[in-house]
Amino acid sequence: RFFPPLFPSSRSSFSSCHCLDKLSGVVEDCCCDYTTVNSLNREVLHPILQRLVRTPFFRYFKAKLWCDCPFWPEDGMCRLRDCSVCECPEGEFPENFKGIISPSGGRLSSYDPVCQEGKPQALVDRTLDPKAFRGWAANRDNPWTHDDEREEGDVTYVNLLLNPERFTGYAGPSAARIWAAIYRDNVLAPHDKLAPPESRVLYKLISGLHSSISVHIAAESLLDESANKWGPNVTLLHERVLEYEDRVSNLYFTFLFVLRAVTKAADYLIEAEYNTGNPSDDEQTAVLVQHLVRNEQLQAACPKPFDEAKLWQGKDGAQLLLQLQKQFRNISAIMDCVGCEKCRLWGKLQILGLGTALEILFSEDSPNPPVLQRNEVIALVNLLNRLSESLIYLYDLAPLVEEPSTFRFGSLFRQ
Ligand SMILES: Cc1cc2nc3c(=O)[nH]c(=O)nc-3n(C[C@H](O)[C@H](O)[C@H](O)COP(=O)(O)OP(=O)(O)OC[C@H]3O[C@@H](n4cnc5c(N)ncnc54)[C@H](O)[C@@H]3O)c2cc1C
Repeated sequence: RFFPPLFPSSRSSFSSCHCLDKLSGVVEDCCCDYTTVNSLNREVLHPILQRLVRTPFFRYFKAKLWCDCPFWPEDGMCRLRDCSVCECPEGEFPENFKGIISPSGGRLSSYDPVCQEGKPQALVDRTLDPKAFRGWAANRDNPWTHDDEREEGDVTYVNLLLNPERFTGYAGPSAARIWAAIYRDNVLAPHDKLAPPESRVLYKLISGLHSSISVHIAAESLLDESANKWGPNVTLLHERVLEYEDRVSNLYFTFLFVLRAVTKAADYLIEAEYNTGNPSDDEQTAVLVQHLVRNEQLQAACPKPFDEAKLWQGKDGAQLLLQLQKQFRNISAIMDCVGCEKCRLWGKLQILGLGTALEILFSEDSPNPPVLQRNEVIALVNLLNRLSESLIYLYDLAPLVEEPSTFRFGSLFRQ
């Protein structure tokens, strides 16, 4: 069954500078302006995040990748090579990631991006993980997520560096059905004037994540399949993201929301152990985390990227919280219906990252600092990196989009 397009987004008008004016102010519902976000991201946050996600601790993500859709029979729409992931050689993991030390000692020594199956972009190691790190919460429920990764059977460790989020060819009715189910059944329409602000936040987070996924598809697209030529597809970027002012601003919103969650959890993240069995790597990880969450430039320019204290003022707050948690758990479960393994991997990671941010910022009963699971922290930081990358791609690729009239997309981001 094919679902028709969702509610229309507001297209920016090329002949007017109205959207430029809007996007040059403070990001809607946030506390920082576009100019500050752009420069902070490029000069400070992006370089730290890029290093952080390459560390042994942050480059492995635990997920169940088989397709077991609880809502409808998945029709396996993705048959392209680039949809799938392949397995890593045994022994790639640090000993602390698993219960049994591998013959090689389990160290992440020299990093060899050569896949067993000759697919460097898609390595997966299926080693199980019966142990949690010391000091990290295990088997704790996050009310925002449908977390099946705690059941250890069929759990896969994925080297994220070898499985970049990019074009996979996943499209058509299967992909449309996922997005339609997410928006139609699980988030309120953005133009619903009666919607509480907390519901609008949920919509914006999903829309911002959707923009980020589209930006990554556009930034690394398969331009010529026969020649296996990859590169940016600026037309796709324009048609899916740049043309829509709200999709761009929702991306900024999502970035600031997740950034606020990361900095709010600063004490916890600084105290946590980043133990992979290689002291120098682990020390570097801890230093980078400290640089990220206690960053002086960030604190000076944008001390509170998002102000969650302004929310939850209505009298039905407790009921609304339960409703939004249920909706988000549903979205999390829908990720099992994504008919493309690599898209499912990044979908699961990023929804877990958003669920973690929501728990940090919205769950009143959450202890302060919150108690997080290792996989949640890995998802949170990798999500922030994806969003940060998307802002960079937008800024860099927008000038390449042909000018439809007098409007220059590049100027949106060059402030
Ligand atoms: C979880 C998930 C992960 C995916 N990961 C990948 C991937 O890694 N690589 C890949 O190639 N494909 C991926 N896909 C598929 C990709 O997102 C698109 O569905 C596909 O490329 C087809 O795009 P489309 O132009 O039909 O519009 P879609 O992106 O499918 O959008 C569907 C509808 O949603 C609305 N919409 C679009 N963007 C927004 C927004 N930002 N905010 C609000 N509404 C919006 C529009 O009405 C649009 O018609 C993924 C899909 C899902 C569900």
